Amino acid sequence: MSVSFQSLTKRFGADLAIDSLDLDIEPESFTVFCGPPKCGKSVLFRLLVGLETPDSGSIILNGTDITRIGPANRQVGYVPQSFALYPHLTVYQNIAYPLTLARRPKDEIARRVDRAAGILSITHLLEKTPDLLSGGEKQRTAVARGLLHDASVFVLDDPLVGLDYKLRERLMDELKSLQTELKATFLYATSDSMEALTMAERLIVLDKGRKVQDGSVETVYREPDHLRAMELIGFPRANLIGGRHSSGLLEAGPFRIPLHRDTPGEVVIGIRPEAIKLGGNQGIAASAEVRLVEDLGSEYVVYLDSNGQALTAAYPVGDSPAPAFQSSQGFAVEPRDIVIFDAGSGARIGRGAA
Ligand SMILES: Nc1ncnc2c1ncn2[C@@H]1O[C@H](COP(=O)(O)OP(=O)(O)OP(=O)(O)O)[C@@H](O)[C@H]1O
Repeated sequence: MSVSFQSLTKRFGADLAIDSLDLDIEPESFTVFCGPPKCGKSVLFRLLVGLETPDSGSIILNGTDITRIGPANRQVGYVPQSFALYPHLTVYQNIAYPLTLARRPKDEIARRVDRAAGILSITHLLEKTPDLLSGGEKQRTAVARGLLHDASVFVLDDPLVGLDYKLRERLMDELKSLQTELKATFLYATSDSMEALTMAERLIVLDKGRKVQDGSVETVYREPDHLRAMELIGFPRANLIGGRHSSGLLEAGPFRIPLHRDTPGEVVIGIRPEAIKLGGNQGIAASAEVRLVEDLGSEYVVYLDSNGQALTAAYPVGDSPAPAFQSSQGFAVEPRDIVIFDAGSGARIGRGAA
């Protein structure tokens, strides 16, 4: 099923939670939404599920306007960010709930609950009540329940937040396979860069209720259109440094960048950790003290202090040995690897060089 949001707007008092959002989502696709806290992810999902009513605009599901249809008749599967399990029901009954409501045959319910419980590794908990579960087990029960709706559109609001890394990694794979198998349309919100990069076929970056970038993971990573896209996507996180541009010179932290631009103003520059070349001399050069070196197995992450400005550099293990703690290091950044954003709007202005 396709999903379209047309000029969708939702206010809470004077706050614009969703601001004139236009978006068309293809059937059977996996779209990831990410953004800083309070960017509007949960409100957007609640609007789609029918738990909030928009102030204006429409929501179209497979060509049908569902904006005024109640949640029970929308057939959108939902894993909410904060979930509540029915305390008097077992894990089995909690997971089965949407299918029991839909009066599905008992053997079908049993088959589908077993499958969902297997994916989420909670088969051994099926007869327990929620008071006997850990927080992570409750969360996995809620995810299983959300996936058991009779629906072709599923909305998952940060479903893996807080789970341990190994489990998250496995569940990311399982959710992707399930989406392909169900031939369903998945809308998935996450605040985690790794999840966004791993799972998204299409990545939508939201900021203050607006869509500030929409594209493939590759595009959002390489060509961030907005400060938020650069800030949120990528690990280790990009270096973001506030600065000012006037009279053809941009000054930000240790960087002085000649810039042919007429309008002076406040800017933020973004530099990916891998663009800081330790020992390099191509481009804009400076020096820094090494504060910490982390060996992540495949890469070194080096935390630097350049004249009071904290910087993170990263490079593959094997390229050159890790620098010594507290040593002084020269480094360089190619101007084209410096992305410049307007500090007020967050919009991209350009790069340090064409
Ligand atoms: N019921 C409500 N009443 C008033 N304001 C609300 C309500 N629900 C959401 N908001 C506001 O709408 C904005 C968007 O909230 P939303 O919950 O969608 O953020 P989010 O992107 O999901 O953030 P997080 O990742 O922190 O959950 C926030 O400013 C929030 O305070």
